[in-house]
Amino acid sequence: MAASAAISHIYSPLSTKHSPASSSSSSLPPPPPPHLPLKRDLTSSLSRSLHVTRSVARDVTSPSASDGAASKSFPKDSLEKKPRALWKRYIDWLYQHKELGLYLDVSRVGFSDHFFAEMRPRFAKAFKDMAELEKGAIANPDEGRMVGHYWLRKPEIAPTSFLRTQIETTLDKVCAFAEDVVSGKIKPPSSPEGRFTQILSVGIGGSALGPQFVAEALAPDNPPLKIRFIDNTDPAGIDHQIAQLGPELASTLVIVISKSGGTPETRNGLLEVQKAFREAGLEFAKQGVAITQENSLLDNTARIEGWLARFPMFDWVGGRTSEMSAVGLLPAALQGINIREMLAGASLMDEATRTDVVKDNPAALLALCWYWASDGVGSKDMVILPYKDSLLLFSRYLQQLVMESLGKEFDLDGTRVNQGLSVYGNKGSTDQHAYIQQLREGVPNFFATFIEVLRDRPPGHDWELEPGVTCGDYLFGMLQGTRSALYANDRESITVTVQEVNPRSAGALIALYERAVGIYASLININAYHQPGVEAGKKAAAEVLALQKRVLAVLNEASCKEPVEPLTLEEVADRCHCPEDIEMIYKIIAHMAANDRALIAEGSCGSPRSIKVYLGECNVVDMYA
Ligand SMILES: O=P(O)(O)OC[C@H]1O[C@](O)(CO)[C@@H](O)[C@@H]1O
Repeated sequence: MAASAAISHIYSPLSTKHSPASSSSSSLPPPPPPHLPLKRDLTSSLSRSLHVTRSVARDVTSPSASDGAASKSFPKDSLEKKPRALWKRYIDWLYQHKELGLYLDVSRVGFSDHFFAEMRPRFAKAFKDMAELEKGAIANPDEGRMVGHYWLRKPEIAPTSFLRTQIETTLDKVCAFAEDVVSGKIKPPSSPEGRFTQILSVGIGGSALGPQFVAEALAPDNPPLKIRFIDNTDPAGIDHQIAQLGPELASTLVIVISKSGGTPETRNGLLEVQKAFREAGLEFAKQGVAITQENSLLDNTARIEGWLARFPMFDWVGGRTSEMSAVGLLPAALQGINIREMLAGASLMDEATRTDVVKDNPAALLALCWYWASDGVGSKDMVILPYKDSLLLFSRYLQQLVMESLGKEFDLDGTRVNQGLSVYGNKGSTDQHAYIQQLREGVPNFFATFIEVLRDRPPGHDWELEPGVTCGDYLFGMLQGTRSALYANDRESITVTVQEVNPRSAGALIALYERAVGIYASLININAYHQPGVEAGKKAAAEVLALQKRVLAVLNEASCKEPVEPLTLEEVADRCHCPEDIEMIYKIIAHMAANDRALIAEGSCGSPRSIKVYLGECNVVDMYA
């Protein structure tokens, strides 16, 4: 109880995230200038029928608008359907990274030579922006931050020797700690196994999605430590994770991950886990690890309470690009995943995506396709279809990387643009029996990205389930068939191919999409590295909880009377001095009633006007004082 109370003081529920190095994330952009709609010019010198998309009448705000250039329009021609011409387009545009064994096929996206030529100046600017970013420019101007995730896999390019040392030291510390935990040198104090067997990772968003993707993609069948995640403030979900651990809680390493160190969901997960430890008679501090910014609330808590270890998150690494920091590397190393290979794969991809020749740069090619397919305004969704079970979580990982980065109200000049690119997907061929029907024949509001893995299973394990055909051949056939069927119906697609799913290719895929997002953000002139929109929901949630405390105080007072005075919703709202919040008060009371924390004296939640409510016992409010 004491430990929980101590932390409750350090963290305040739904506190705005505290970032030790910057407090500027809430700074608002200047008011937008009047919006001048520019009807997209769909007249084309190429006069063939235009049937790929609905006609686009949205504005296309050019990323170069800031330097005075006019908005561009790119007429869409029919997709090429002749097999020989398509084969030529395939060969002409095929990108291959020999060392990584990675291919990118953009032939089934119908951009024209004219479009490609028109985009060149924008790409020149994007490459310059990315080069400056890598050199340490303040690429996140709203938060006054550098953006340095590329340095994590090549510390020698970090802009100062101090940063380089920080990266190298942290990596060494991660490797050494993981080795000591796996070997049993660092052990839990009271586990019969004598070593850690489980990881419970507590974190959300960028502090969970990368580790979840990597665990699903790369963890061996019998990892030295198995991993589970608490990535929400859903009590039932948390209970489920803790219940699944059972007595193994005694041999569980709890890694609490939060860059800001103040995210409410993560704090709640931590408090719930600490309660479970107390109830099991275990000492949490001996099994707790924090990954967070130095001097954050979480860091201070872990230091004061003497947790087993603390690892830094750097100010210049964003949550959604933190997989190659301690955030992703520590859990991966503990599962026996070769993290240096992950870094090597990412580094090779970084190298390949630095070139300013668009055709030779796979990230630029992706950005080119995204721009073409979605008219540079997010008019179509990106559907990610990995044909490999282990890549199931790639689309969820990309959802945050792409949507939190690109989904912005204002561009870098303060013009309202409401940009973004929606991402969803699951895996093939599973999706074929779910929503591919709509993709093939329904609303043409998407472009697909197939992720193909050439190696079906480890060598020596394959067999033919019918003459000449393996199980993997079916998967291959499903991918190729779906790609063809979609294209035949004018649905564009990109295909990324890797030899196999391993630490190197996973690192490369992450780096590929990180760079594509950076380049695309530059093409559309937005800051990809902040997330001002997330704050609005958090602020509103904090207000709801503050209102709940007032409701509890009012109900408590009435419930302490002799006899108890049940109140109508109107009475509660009046006594809270916020009659305009009656709907929210109703929802608060309905939620409390469903959890036996408020009693309905009269009526039912289905007819709000009839409700009279009181608390089962008075003084409850003291708990919330
Ligand atoms: O690592 P933290 O600071 O707990 O934040 C978790 C996530 O929350 C967000 O800030 C959004 O609220 C993401 O950008 C981030 O990855």
